[in-house]
Amino acid sequence: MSPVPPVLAMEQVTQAYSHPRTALFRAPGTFTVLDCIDFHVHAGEAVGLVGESGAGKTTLTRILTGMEKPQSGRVLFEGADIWQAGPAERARFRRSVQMVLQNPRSSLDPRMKIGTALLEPMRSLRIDGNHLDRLTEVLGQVGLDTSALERFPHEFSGGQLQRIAIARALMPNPRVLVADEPVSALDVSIQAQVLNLLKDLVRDLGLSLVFIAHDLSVVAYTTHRASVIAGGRIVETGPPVELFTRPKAPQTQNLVSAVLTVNSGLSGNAL
Ligand SMILES: Nc1ncnc2c1ncn2[C@@H]1O[C@H](COP(=O)(O)OP(=O)(O)OP(=O)(O)O)[C@@H](O)[C@H]1O
Repeated sequence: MSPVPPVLAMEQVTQAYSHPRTALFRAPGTFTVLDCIDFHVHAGEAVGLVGESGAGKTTLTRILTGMEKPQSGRVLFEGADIWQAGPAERARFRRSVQMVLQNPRSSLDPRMKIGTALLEPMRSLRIDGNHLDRLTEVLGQVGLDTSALERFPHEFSGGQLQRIAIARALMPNPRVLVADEPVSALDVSIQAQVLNLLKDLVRDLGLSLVFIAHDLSVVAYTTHRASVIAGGRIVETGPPVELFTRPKAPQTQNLVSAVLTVNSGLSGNAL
């Protein structure tokens, strides 16, 4: 029997731009943002991708979710290349891989009631039917009730809005959630609630989670396995506890000391 392929993967992905977006006065030349990247997530697995600003995390996310085509390499959904897929397979990929973004205030339209916002993916993905039962189900999965449906985004706290953004991502019944810095815009006091919700969804629904962040501690808390990206390359992969306790690559060591510095700063303030 052949082994089950990862639900979502990239193989040998390279992406280069003519010059970095930030370099206003630099002469044009090729700038490699991702360099021969292999990355995958299995069904029911939570995988982290951690790296400093500019490491290539957003570019990798855009390619993994099919928003951007890589210059070379392949993106595979259930073992099939998404850029070679026919319309039906492509539609299944688009339904099955959903994103949660950093800032729920900017990802939800302030003029749109929550009920309408939650139905938006069903409309854009052309999933027909009466979705009332689904609305009740996903709100329950994120710990909210149906009274949210008639309200507007400004009536909710940041943590509740991120729950709503997660509910919206769950509406099409995806297999994979790709969460790009999902707690970095939230108060520290409510970050753990959203991290726990993501962990519960992986455990209870068998979802796969790709968790992208610059903070190794939140990735370690949420995932089974994590990769460190730096300068467009994966420099280390392993169980998060290993990365924390025995970081090998210098870039991983920097991420560990960044966490330690923040924590000692916080405890210093508390004294
Ligand atoms: N479309 C583009 N054209 C040119 N350069 C780009 C483009 N997209 C990204 N870059 C550059 O590629 C590098 C990696 O960017 P990317 O946004 O993927 O990193 P990141 O790890 O997500 O950083 P951050 O955490 O700050 O968002 C940066 O130097 C960025 O300026």
